[in-house]
Amino acid sequence: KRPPGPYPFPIVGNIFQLGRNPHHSLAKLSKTFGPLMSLKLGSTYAIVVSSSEIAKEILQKNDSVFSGRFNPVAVHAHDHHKTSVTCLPPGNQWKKLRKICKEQLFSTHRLDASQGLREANLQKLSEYVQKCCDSGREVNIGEAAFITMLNLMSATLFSSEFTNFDSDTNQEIKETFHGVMKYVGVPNISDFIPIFKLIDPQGIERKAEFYLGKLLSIIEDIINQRLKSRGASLDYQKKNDLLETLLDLSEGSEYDLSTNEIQHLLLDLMIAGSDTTASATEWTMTELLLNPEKLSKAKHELRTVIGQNKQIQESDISKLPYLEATIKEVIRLHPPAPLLAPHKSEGQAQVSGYIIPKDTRVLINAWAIHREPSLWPNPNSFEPERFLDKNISFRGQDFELIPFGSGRRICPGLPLANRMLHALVVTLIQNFDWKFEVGAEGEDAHREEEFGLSVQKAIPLKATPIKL
Ligand code: HEM
Repeated sequence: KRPPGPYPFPIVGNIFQLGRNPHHSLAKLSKTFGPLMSLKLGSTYAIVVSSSEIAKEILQKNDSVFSGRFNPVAVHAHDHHKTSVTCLPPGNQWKKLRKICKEQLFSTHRLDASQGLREANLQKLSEYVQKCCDSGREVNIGEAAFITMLNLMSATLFSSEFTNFDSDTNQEIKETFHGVMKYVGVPNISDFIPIFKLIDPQGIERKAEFYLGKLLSIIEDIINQRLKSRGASLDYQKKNDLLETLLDLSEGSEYDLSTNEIQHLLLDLMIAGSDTTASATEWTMTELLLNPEKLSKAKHELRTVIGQNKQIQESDISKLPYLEATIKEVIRLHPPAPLLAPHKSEGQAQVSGYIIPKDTRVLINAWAIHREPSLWPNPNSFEPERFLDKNISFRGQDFELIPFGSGRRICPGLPLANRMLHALVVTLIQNFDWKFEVGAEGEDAHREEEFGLSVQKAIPLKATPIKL
């Protein structure tokens, strides 16, 4: 007995019912077919989960069965899927990489040590906004957040800066990243009907090969340079970044980590971390600019707790409950990965009275769960206050709020994402007011989404900073 679902068309199944924003279309379909729904996506069988109870059954009770991955063909480029922590099945190699992420890369101690590397990049963002403010220039907030995120990530990983604001010199890096995001995230007919893999009709596999190859070679150069510096002198001064940690681990530790694994892990972290966090920043600024009274409350809290012109320390975040509530509310409404990343059942399981066979693609519709009226009164309105008297976190224990997933596959970068996201938003609001006009398109147009590797705003957010 399988869960109910819409009738599948021959060959394509329900592919065309996914629409431009699959999280919206699937939420609508689940109103008819229920919170556990069957779909046929080309030749693969899929289930869609749209309630917090069933998400808990899958990600907690049956965590080990459902912790497989359904990988798009695009990540087969350069055999990335054979080494990537994001793509590997939940075997020993994946467990080793997860353990390294948890214990070595994203521990509180390690992130505290690399905090200074991130502070310098936030200062650059502040200077850029100041320059725009002095000349009355508009800021493309999504673009500025993306550049800063690339730099926060490259600082944390390699102590280097990938790109900067006003020059075109590093345009190539930005284009390479956008290329990877686009071709790994875009719907590919070969993912649903495998016979198409042979001809790659959309050219996605060829493009993914090109862009992933470029990024891998940039990372390879950085690793080689570091290995050279480490070998060059006995009094080599170790850096506080994650690459240094990984290279230390590769030299005779319990982890048995190869340079190839380091290269693909760094690629994964850059891809998984930059776009998601930048998109969350742009959505936060959008909601704050559309809701000026909430922006005033957040600024008032910052003035009172931190003061003006004083750079925030990451340890200050927990002293800013209104800002924390604001960010929770933003990623409730706009989870950057609304369907998480596709899971796969590694064996047969029983869920909510239905039999789910091995090799089923599992889509968890976090977006639908986050807007479920029985869990969230006025689900579509932006109300950070709803979190002030509730002890709900997004760390995977509360299934009504799962923007980072839950269980074994929960986002390992959550502690870093949390720090960077809060610090970025503070940098943008602490010392500036913003002039923003909704325009003829109206408020709702500013909340329109575009599905991809992470959900972007359909209309980029542009506003002019004004000195306080
Ligand atoms: C606001 C920012 C972010 C959001 C919303 C987010 C969300 C997610 C989600 C939903 C997943 C899939 C969970 C699942 O399969 O159930 C994921 C996986 C992952 N994330 Fe994040 N993420 C963010 C930032 C980051 C950062 C900063 C990093 C690293 C620096 C990172 C690294 C990863 C990796 C490596 C995986 C794959 C884990 C695995 O498959 O075992 N993420 N993230």
